Amino acid sequence: SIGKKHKFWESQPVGQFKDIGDASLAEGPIEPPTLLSEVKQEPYNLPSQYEWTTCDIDLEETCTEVYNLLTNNYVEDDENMFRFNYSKEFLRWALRPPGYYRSWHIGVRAKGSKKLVAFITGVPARIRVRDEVVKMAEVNFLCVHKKLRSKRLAPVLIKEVTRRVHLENIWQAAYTAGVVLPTPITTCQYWHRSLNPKKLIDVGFSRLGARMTMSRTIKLYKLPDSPATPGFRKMELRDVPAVTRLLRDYLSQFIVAPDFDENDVEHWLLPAENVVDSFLVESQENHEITDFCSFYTLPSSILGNQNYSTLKAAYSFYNIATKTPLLQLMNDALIVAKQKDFDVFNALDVMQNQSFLKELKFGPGDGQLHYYLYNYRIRNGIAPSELGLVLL
Ligand SMILES: CCCCCCCCCCCCCC(=O)CSCCNC(=O)CCNC(=O)[C@H](O)C(C)(C)COP(=O)(O)OP(=O)(O)OC[C@H]1O[C@@H](n2cnc3c(N)ncnc32)[C@H](O)[C@@H]1OP(=O)(O)O
Ligand SMILES: CN(C)Cc1n[nH]c2ccc(-c3ccc(F)cc3OCCn3ccnc3)cc12
Repeated sequence: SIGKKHKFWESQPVGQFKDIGDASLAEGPIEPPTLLSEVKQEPYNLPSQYEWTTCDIDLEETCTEVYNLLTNNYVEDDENMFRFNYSKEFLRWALRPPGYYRSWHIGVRAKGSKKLVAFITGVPARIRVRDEVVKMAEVNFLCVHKKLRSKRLAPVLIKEVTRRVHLENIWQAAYTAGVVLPTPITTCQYWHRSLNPKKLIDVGFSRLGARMTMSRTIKLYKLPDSPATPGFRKMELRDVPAVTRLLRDYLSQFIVAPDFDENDVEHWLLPAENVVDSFLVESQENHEITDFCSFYTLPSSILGNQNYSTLKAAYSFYNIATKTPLLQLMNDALIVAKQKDFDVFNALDVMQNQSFLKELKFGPGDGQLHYYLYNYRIRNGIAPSELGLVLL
């Protein structure tokens, strides 16, 4: 109807633009939980030629279908030059954390061809908001095939994942998007640190600076061959208890942050080839673990370039500096990312990242990433530096 800019989102229990600044609205859940018997038992209606499917990503062929749908139809940059290319092993990691529900890996197939044409996922997470730890779903990988866009399929996918999350007695969610929706709890800038400037310029990701030559640019971004910090090493299984303690302490300073336990740390932060890398600093004298850094592997397909098909990107994940200066720790992260042949190292301006971005020669990206909570109001929102949550 008239004046409704977000017909779907204005019907949802999310902060509404019209409510911004209304101090009378309490922080916390917007709607109370309903009785499980009152949750809609059957799936939402799809247009008649489509059907719901649960995607069992442990099955090689199903994981391949999901991979192919996302590879061809998922998020592109504003200039449609790059598209995220999450790998199959990354998807298995992202979608099977401790306590995951297979029923939250939701697909839509065309009835005739059985082709997978849409997807949306949730994974369970405990998210602390100030002093409250809330069971939430982290919703991600919302994707509708390019040929089925602008048919209002997304609201149906969102309502269906909401219904399935409700069936597990969970009433809140966290998600991010590059688009503005009602209503961000914070808006982050993303930054890029060139590791392979020649390739980044060749593919149009970066441009040669004014009064800069290629050789001068290569020199500008050159890094040492190995990390500077004594005791800097790869994280191992035996480090999980110490890293968990370090991480829980560190994240307690932020208003919104995951409430990770040892099982979560083992899943999300133990190194997994081509998925996630994590390093720590073990003090030489007392073998205490004093610092930690991590990044995940998310390549982007390069659309329409003769010489290159993939941009190898590392994304800053969780970093903790208690003894080593954060600047030095992150420079060591850049060094190991370059050693692993990444082309670029990306970071959001969340947590304490703003303290190293410019000094380590990150350049600002061309867009923003907005963070959202579903059915949970945070009065006035928060600053990116008050946010301790990184979603994949
Ligand atoms: C208690 C549990 C709760 C769980 C649920 C929590 C909430 C989870 C929410 C999901 C979180 C996902 C997080 C995530 O995955 C990370 S953000 C990445 C989303 N995916 C992509 O960008 C891939 C490429 N694009 C597409 O596949 C389509 O364009 C999509 C599917 C994005 C929209 O398909 P479409 O064919 O282009 O559009 P219609 O079907 O005609 O629908 C239009 C309506 O969709 C609203 N829309 C557009 N983009 C959105 C987005 N990224 N989030 C939420 N809503 C989005 C839009 O505002 C409009 O609603 P409005 O009229 O009210 O404005
Ligand atoms: C977070 N997760 C939900 C995926 C997701 N969805 N929507 C997005 C919009 C921006 C970023 C993002 C986050 C950090 C970053 F350093 C660069 C980014 O996008 C660059 C532009 N781009 C898009 C595709 N290829 C390149 C991620 C996402």
